[in-house]
Formats: sequence, C-alpha cells, structure tokens
Amino acid sequence: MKPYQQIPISECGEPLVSIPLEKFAVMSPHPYEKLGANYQGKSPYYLRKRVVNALLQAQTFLQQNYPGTNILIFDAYRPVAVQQFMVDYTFASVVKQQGLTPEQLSEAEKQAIWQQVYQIWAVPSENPATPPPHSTGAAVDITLIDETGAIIDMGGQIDEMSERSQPNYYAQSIDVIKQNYHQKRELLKQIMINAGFSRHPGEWWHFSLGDQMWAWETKQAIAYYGRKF
Ligand SMILES: C[C@@H](N)C(=O)N[C@H](C)C(=O)O
Ligand SMILES: [Zn+2]
Repeated sequence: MKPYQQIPISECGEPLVSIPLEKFAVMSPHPYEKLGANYQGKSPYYLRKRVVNALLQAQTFLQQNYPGTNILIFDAYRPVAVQQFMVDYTFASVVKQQGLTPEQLSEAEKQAIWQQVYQIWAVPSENPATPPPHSTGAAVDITLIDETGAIIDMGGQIDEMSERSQPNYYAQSIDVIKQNYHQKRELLKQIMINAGFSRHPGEWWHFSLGDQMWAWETKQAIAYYGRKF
C-alpha cells in the first residue's frame, strides 16, 4: 500500500463528464485503446466536472503566457479493468524485452519485474478505499505541444520506466538542452499547480485534483473523489 492510500475518501458524487477535446490536443488513436484496452463503452477522455474546469483554467493560463502552446492530453479516466490490462501489458513487455517468456522466470524474477511495473503504475485495486488514481476521474496524464503542433521534448516519454520519469531528473544538469527539459517540466507543473492540481512525485506527466494522491501531496485530511463505476 502506498502512503497516499491511507487518506480517507468522502465521495462528493460529482459526475464524470467528457473533456471538451476541441480545446486540447489529443493522441489519436488513444495510446491504450491502440494496445487493445477495452473501455466497455466508457471513454478515456472523461474527468470529474471540477477537474475539467481546472484543466481548462490551466490551458487558459498557458495560452495567455505562451501563445500557440497547447496541452496534449495523453490519458485521463481509466476503468479498473483497463488499469489491470495496462499493468499486465507492461509486465509482458518487460519480460519480452529481456528475450524471455514468463514460464522461464523464477518467482523472485517475476516479483522483481512486478516491483518495476508498480513503480509507475498503480495497483488495479477493486477495494473502494484504495482506487487507482485514474479510476476516480481525478487524474490526467499530459504534456505540451508547441505552435507547430510538435510535442515539446521533456527529456523522456510518458509511461517510461526509468529514472528520467522523476520530475526533477534534469534539475541539476549543467547541459543547456537538459536544463531546457527541466524548464519545460516546470512550466507544465506551474500551469497545473496554479489551477489547483498536484503532481505525482515520481512522474512528470501525471497530475490530479481531489483524489487521495492530491490530498496526500497537498496535506488535505480527506479526498473527495473515489472510484467511479
Ligand atoms: C503510468 C502512468 N500512466 C500512470 O498513470 N501512473 C499512475 C501512478 C497510475 O497508474 O495511476
Ligand atoms: Zn497518470
């Protein structure tokens, strides 16, 4: 159990709504649908109403200060079944990268890979007290695009399982390009924090508002969004 999962949830009942996608950039096709994730009629582009409003606020702030720059939404709502699909997919990918099959792995080797997977993915828990963040409709994975529509280089890919995913990975670098990665990550963080979000301490692209991780990071006693569906 992660420390943030100790935070009690007092579900406020606010609905999930569709993100107005015309106001943002999106990946097409959606990255997890492309891998075969089944959303069973729901959309990865749902969020809680207040979370959508806050995301729009972040977008307005960004465009007022950096005209032409835009938020790219990589992922938002994720049913627990999709969380399960993605952790299984990631486990299988790591095994494959090692040129192995699961049957060739010892229990200890499997555990080591699961540990790696759960470093960046939340456990697909069905327990209402410990929902995966994206299953609450409060979490969103984003990056930025520039005025030409190109994805701004943040010095790492979303969902990358490496040290580079740490938000401050480039903070101390003396290399100008790497300093620029850090500045871009800081810009992303700043527009989101201004709008009320908090950032995942280990992932530069993950932000949430109102869920357990947000409550933990912002020192609130309770979270107000639990699992949806
Ligand atoms: C891996 C990334 N897409 C992500 O969303 N990670 C968080 C921790 C999650 O699975 O909720
Ligand atoms: Zn995320």
